[in-house]
Amino acid sequence: MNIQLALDRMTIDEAIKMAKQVEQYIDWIEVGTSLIKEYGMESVKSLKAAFPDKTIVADIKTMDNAKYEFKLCFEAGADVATVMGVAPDATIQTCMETAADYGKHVMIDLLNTTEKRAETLSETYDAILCVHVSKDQQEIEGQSTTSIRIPGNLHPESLIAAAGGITSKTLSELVTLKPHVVIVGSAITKTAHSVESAKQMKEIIKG
Ligand SMILES: O=C(CO)[C@H](O)[C@H](O)COP(=O)(O)O
Repeated sequence: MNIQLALDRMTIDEAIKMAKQVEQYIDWIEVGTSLIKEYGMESVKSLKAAFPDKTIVADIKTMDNAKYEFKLCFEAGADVATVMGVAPDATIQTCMETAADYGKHVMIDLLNTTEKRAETLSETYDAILCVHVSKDQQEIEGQSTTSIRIPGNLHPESLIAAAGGITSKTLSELVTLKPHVVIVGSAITKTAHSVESAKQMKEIIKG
């Protein structure tokens, strides 16, 4: 199981500083959608330059224009880039092909997909599938990590990621579902105790 540190709503320098502090407790680094929107591919390039040995995930959340957006991510140094599961099949297929051209990987964000769509995606694509409770669902609808459910109908060999307001309290329950990646942002980056929080999470996933 891997911890993916999600870096959002901060500057590139703050993101690098944060990741350096908790580097030993995390496995993958996510250049969050907010960083990509605010700073563009410079954010991906800078994080890869600062952490050449970490898996860098560009959370670009592609919906269209797949080849262009995925090329940008991989040429900037991303190892994984994200596409929305609700995107057209042509878009997801193009993401898969572009990733294959670069020897890189795709994460499909299942936000707002139906169980049927998630099942089809898991059967069709060799990608990481991310079950996700969004920021707005957390903040406006009051949903939390406990709403994270891995649909039982996914292909048994699919690699699963889970994201959305994960805390050390809810992580203990989540690890029993054995995801390949747990994506943690605010519980590490928006607390005064980032190092302790990351260390505790690493201990939880080690069991
Ligand atoms: O994709 C995201 C937002 O769309 C975040 O990466 C994800 O939600 C993790 O961050 P947090 O733990 O703060 O919810």
